[in-house]
Amino acid sequence: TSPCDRPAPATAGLSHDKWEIDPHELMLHDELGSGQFGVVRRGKWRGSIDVAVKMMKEGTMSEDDFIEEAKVMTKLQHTNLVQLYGVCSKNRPIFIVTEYMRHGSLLNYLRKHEQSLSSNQGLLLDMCIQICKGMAYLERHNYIHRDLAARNCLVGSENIVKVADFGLARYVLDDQYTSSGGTKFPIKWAPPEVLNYTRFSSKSDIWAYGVLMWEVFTCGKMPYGRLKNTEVVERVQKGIILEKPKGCYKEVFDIMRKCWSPSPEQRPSFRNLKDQLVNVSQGIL
Ligand SMILES: CN1CCN(C(=O)c2ccc(Nc3nc(-c4cccc(NC(=O)c5ccc(C(C)(C)C)cc5)c4)cn4ccnc34)cc2)CC1
Repeated sequence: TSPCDRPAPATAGLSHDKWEIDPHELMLHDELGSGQFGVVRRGKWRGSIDVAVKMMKEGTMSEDDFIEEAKVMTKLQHTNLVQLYGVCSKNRPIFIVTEYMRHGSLLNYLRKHEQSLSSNQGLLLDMCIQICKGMAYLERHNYIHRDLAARNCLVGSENIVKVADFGLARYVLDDQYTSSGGTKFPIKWAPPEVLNYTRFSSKSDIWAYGVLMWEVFTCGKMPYGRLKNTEVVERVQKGIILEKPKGCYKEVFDIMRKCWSPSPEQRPSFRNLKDQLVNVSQGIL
């Protein structure tokens, strides 16, 4: 057959790289809030796709390293991961464009709906199972989150919950956030091996996931209350763990406790954690 009657290759016409988004195809709307990196705004991509756009304040992240990593992140696709659509990296500030989640962070959602959620253990467990599925996908791809917490999960329509900002922590330049002695380091979600050696792994994500479960079943309480970071480090090193949230089923708390085993090897994987959570969910509800 002659070349003209063969279908054009799928990449034809996509001259720029897939993960690069043309800012002219973005319409920016109201501000959603500001995080570690600067302002986040709601927007529309190509006229119809709802997006969230992080506008990265200069000097807050190692941009070239992140842009390189974005190529990998856009390939991570799962119903319980906030999808990275791409980046606008040709001018400053760079934009990080993701799918839009209309109900905001899980932490704020839990606190706002405490009344109705606290009596719905089934829904709380379902939220945990959804997050576990997203994390099991990352685990399967040897991808470590490094800052898993309810504040870094997002809520969409029909009680869909997704994990956001996976891997982004690696590109933060503020050493108050990156070093375990820093004031912004997420001490309360860190296991002993991270506190002592900053040794991150999927098993340190499992520890953080246990704390996230505690956040869910307390409808957004601060772990260890108002204890100072130094006091929390002391407790964690001594093996003192968080108390069972009021009204939380013993079977659920037993799973949280497994996530807080002092040695990483004794902690479950997200893969088998999901099976345990689904069994509990079918058993008690
Ligand atoms: C009825 N309610 C009214 C109030 N409300 C909102 O205003 C609201 C609605 C939707 C929101 N959605 C999103 N909000 C955000 C958002 C908003 C503010 C800050 C941030 N977070 C960040 O910028 C951020 C998070 C983590 C990190 C590290 C690297 C430390 C892990 C760095 C930066 C995200 C991102 N999104 C990605 C997809 N969807 C959203 C956020 C807020 C929620 C609904």
